Amino acid sequence: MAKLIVSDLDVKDKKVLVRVDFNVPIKDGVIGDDNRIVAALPTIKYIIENGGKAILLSHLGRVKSDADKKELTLKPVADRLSEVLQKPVTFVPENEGKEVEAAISKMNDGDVVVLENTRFQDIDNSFGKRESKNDPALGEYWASLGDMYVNDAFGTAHRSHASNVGIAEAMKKAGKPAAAGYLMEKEIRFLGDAVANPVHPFVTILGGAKVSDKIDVITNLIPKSDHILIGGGMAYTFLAAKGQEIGKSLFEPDKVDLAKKLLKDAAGKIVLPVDNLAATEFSNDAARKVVEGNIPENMMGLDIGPKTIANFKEILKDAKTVVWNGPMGAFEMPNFAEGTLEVGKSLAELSGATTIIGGGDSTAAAKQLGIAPQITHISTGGGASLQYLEGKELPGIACISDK
Ligand SMILES: Nc1ncnc2c1ncn2[C@@H]1O[C@H](COP(=O)(O)OP(=O)(O)O)[C@@H](O)[C@H]1O
Ligand SMILES: O=C(OP(=O)(O)O)[C@H](O)COP(=O)(O)O
Repeated sequence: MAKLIVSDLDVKDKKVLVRVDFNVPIKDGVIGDDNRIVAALPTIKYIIENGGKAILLSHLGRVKSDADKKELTLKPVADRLSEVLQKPVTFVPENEGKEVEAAISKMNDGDVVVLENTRFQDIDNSFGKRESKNDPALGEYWASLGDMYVNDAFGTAHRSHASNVGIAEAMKKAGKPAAAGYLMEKEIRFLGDAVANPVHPFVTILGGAKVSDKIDVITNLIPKSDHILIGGGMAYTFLAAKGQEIGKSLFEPDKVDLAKKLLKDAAGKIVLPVDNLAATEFSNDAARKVVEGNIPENMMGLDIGPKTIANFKEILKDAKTVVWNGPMGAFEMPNFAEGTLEVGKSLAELSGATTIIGGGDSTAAAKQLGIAPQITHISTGGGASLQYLEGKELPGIACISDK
């Protein structure tokens, strides 16, 4: 059944709670890439240009303790939103309590408020991680702040958290609408079309650091893909599963058995690095060398090596559909960006192919490389786009009201 969309809502004079995914790369308060902020503008503009009040909720990073709060405040994000929106945005340094309620009660039609990082609710409390474990009382509290709810956080749609799913359930229980935003709607349309009847060869490229999150998707991508190229931090758990020494490389011991099973089930579809650029520490200036086979005990793989790059390029040159999530190395450091750069170039050079890049860091890499215009669709979701492409129903979409 069709889902309710923000454009179906009469937002005039209404307090509209909007879950966005403003989980952007950020270091020392400086935003590396504002793609996810810009991507949310159509929904925010629809609300404020039609006389509504937009109250924005988002997470940023993974909050474990109070010490993370300084680096993971949404204040710089609210400031950037104000710049791209070209109007004042009020930032509230809380997401629950009197200060929040007072700020909302002062809003005029057309105003925008950004509440503090929803994952600050994951610290120190009797429930445990209130946001990430979806404490129903928190979803109900946030729902009580508005008249209607819009979920535009596609990048978070594979999570079932209080600020996306809990709030939607509470809204519906209170007889209020929970709609999808324009970005959510666009992502579903593009990704759905791309894989409805994909042209083969279909190549999936996986990398990045969220290994335990993303390794599970491979099971369902095996039948769809002709080749699965694995680089970045994802590769080392597979290499370890094959019995290779991986030194200090990123490694998920809990996923070794799964990696072994995937290698067996994939019938040669999984292509792993044959060489790596290894370094003594996670630093651009660390001593580094290309290593074939075993990685020395005191080193970690931080990029794929030249032979692997050549292997991946050879496979990619005939691809007709490519889905890429996760950089091939720690590309933020120029000395370890080559693999990501070369794979990105291969995608940009393909003619007549459908190319999809997903994920915050992968998108940042594509923009940094200047290849974004040559890519068919840049998705704001990494894990979310992979799970959607796998054919899974995402909780952040399932919770939206039917029309
Ligand atoms: N070999 C590696 N070792 C450690 N970290 C890596 C490695 N390769 C890539 N990364 C890191 O992975 C991060 C991106 O991973 P991830 O969040 O899974 O991707 P995305 O945001 O595109 O979904 C980057 O910060 C990058 O530095
Ligand atoms: O950046 C995100 O996911 P992604 O890195 O898979 O694109 C989303 O904002 C979800 O963040 P999370 O993986 O900390 O739940």
